[in-house]
Amino acid sequence: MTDFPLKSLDAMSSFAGELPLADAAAIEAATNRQMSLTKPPGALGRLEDVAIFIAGWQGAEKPQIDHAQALVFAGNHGVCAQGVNPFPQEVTVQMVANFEAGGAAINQLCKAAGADLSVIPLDLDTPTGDITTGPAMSEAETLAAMARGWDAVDPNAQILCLGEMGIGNSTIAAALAAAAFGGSAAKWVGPGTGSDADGIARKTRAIDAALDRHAAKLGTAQALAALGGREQAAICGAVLAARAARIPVLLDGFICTAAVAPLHSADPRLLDHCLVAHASAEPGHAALVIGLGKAPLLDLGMRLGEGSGAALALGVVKAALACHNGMATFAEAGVSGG
Ligand SMILES: O=C(O)c1ccc[n+]([C@@H]2O[C@H](COP(=O)([O-])O)[C@@H](O)[C@H]2O)c1
Ligand SMILES: Cc1cc2nc[nH]c2cc1C
Repeated sequence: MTDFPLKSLDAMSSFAGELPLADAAAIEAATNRQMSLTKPPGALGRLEDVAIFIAGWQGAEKPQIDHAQALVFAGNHGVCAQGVNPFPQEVTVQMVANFEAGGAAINQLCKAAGADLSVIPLDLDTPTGDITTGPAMSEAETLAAMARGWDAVDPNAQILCLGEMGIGNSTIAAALAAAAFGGSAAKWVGPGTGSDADGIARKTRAIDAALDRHAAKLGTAQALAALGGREQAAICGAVLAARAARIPVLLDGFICTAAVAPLHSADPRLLDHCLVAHASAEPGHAALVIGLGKAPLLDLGMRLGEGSGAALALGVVKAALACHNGMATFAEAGVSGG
């Protein structure tokens, strides 16, 4: 990639106007092709929309996915001091080792879907600040983490799957969702990896305390530094890099979609090239995707993270393109009525 271009978080808003748009001619050609294929118009449902969406971002009537990239960013969070996580924080580094050894769900799902997986641990020995008592990160740290995400994107990838790993992340995600779309913690909190009622009560208190402390940053891109984490910032950087290279993005579940909420606050157009891969079982996800104006592709009751839903949805996207590119038209097949 080129060098990460942003010098401040506030610069995200004006950056939105500088980024490439989907190719209107490719969208029109792909839409016409869909109408000519041997099926009743619309009968492939969202597979048709997905094929046209990928055509627009790739700028091709018949888009291809021979090279899918999957990136999983990992980070640790100071808010774990508030007892918000049922699993201990060392699980983050242990799961990174598991990803590197090929033993996690995301390894199997990337293999099944044909995605090249990279795992990027971000200063796991130095958790970010506790959001209940101060900002998670300085602006400079946030921009540095965004640059890590930006640099990780292969400009030759034809689609990008994004995911995260970070104990405490369901608290961070709820805080970012509340910052972008309003409401108190109760609207966004959930069990994460399996918090019980007492754990959820501690999370709710921590999120409300953080929202109160960082009230001036709510609804702005600055919420990323105040309430986010390095992996959330890296996901934002990767989303921007993908956009600069016109690579369509599959966002994983609750935590990955909450990670990009500060981009939505800066300018919703920054997410035009992103699809939400699946509906997480985490209860706040439904309101989050409504806020983002997106509709998840899959709903399988998953709540793992790691990019697992994004890798799974890649299979659906590939199937959509197989139909779009490989089906005969009515004229070619001699089928009446087209
Ligand atoms: O993204 C989701 O939909 C999702 C829902 C629940 C849990 N997770 C994963 O669980 C971790 C965060 O959970 P917790 O309980 O430690 O806040 C983090 O590593 C995420 O990848 C992810
Ligand atoms: C084991 C485990 C695996 C995970 N993968 C993503 N988040 C996770 C959290 C835990 C606890």
